[in-house]
Parts: sequence; C-alpha cells; structure tokens
Amino acid sequence: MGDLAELRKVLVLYTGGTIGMKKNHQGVLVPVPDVFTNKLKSCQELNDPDLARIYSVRNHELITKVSSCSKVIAYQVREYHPLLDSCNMTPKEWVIIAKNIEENYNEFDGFVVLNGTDTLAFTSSALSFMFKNLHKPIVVTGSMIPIFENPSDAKNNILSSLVFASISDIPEVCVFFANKLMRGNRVRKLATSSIDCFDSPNYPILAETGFHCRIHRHYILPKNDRSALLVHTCLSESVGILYMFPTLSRTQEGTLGPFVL
Ligand SMILES: NC(=O)C[C@H](N)C(=O)O
Repeated sequence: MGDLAELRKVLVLYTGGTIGMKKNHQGVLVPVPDVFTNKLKSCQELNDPDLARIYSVRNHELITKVSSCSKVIAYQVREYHPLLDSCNMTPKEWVIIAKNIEENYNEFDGFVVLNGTDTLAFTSSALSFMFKNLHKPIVVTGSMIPIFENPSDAKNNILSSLVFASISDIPEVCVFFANKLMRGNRVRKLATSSIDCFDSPNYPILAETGFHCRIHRHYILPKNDRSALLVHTCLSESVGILYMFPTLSRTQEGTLGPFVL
C-alpha cells in the first residue's frame, strides 16, 4: 500500500428515523426506502470519489477522511426493511441490531446505528446491556433534520459517528449527537425542537467535537481484551420506568401488575 493512510472499516445499520425521511404529498415526513445510501454517496464529505479510486473500494462501500485524522474510513450501509419511525421500534428491532453487529463483529473496526431520535436513548441503553465484553465502539446517532434538507445536522452526526466508531477504540455503546459523545445508557432526549436535544445528565460526556476533538479517556470503560464478546438477546418486555415521587404508596406499586420493582 506504500504511503497510503491506514484504512478503518465501519458497518452502518440504518433502521429509519428523520435522518432519511422525506415529505410525502401531505407534507408529512416519512421514511423512504432505497434513497439514503445514494444520498450519502453524493455528499463529498461522506464519500470521496478520489479516495474510492485510490483505495479501490467495492461498489457497495463508501469512503471518507476527516482532516484532523490520519486514517481513512471505508463503510457499508445496511438498510433495514421496513425503515421505521423510531416510535414503532420494539425490543425485536434491538435484537436484530445486536445480532447484525455480532455476525459482522470481526470484519469491522466499529459500528454506527442510525435510529430515530424519539427512542434513540432506549435503543442505545438496551444495546449497552445486551453486549458484554465489547472491545469495539458502537455509536448510535440520528438527526433532527433529514439529510435531504439543507442545512441539516445529519452530515455532522454521521461523519463524527464514523470517526468515533473507526478510530476511537472506545469499547462502549455510545450516542453521538450535536458535538457530544455520551454513554449509551446515560443519555436522555431533553428537547423536541432543538438540534442539541440529547444530554447525559448523570454521567460526564465521553468526548466532544467542534474546534478540537477531545476524548475524556478517564470516563471511558476499560477494555477487557481477554474475554470473548457475549450478546444477550433474550429480553423481557415486562420492564417499565417508574419515577419516584413523594406520595408513591405501596398500593400504587401494587397496581403495576406484572412489572417487577
Ligand atoms: N428526529 C427523529 O428521528 C424523530 C422521528 N420521529 C423518529 O424518532 O423516528
């Protein structure tokens, strides 16, 4: 390969969400199949034809490079069928995502999951508990504005997620959104009409981008290189969120039926 920069490989799992939606005849945003990857291919920041030639990437692969990083990122996009508004996602989809990552684990340096923002925090949290002895980054992201619109937060979220998935060596399920990389099971969606809609109120941010890219290594989980990856796919659906409030009584707890406190 001579002087060529090192190539890192990422698998992108595209489950749906606003990031790939288009307006229908009624002006409502809906997921549209088979258009997203071509859109990525046509964006110079996300797919560089010169690099594609130099690295002789295959037809279904995209390739990019960010100025601040010496590595080149080649990635493949797997589109799910049907594409979902994330309000319709269930544990069944979390299991499919986890299995897809497990099947391709050895072939890629990291993984990006594109998920709608409404349940993105649930997906990232569920995945973080499904993977044990993770050695590679899994970055969950999405956008508030579709990639087909201009301006949109989609390109930045995808590009930064690709960078963290390929070179960061962070052995965690994380969420990247609006210049922040956060622990997957600590994020919350806190706004519905802001680009910066996720935060991590109960754990510090793992990394940030912008003027400088900073990874806060001391907040990142240590890597356990000796143990093999384990993926738990047997999930109970009898799980709910119960917010504690001052007058919560035993009787109210009792009305929760099959949920275990
Ligand atoms: N911004 C988004 O992705 C919202 C969308 N309704 C979803 O969660 O799929």
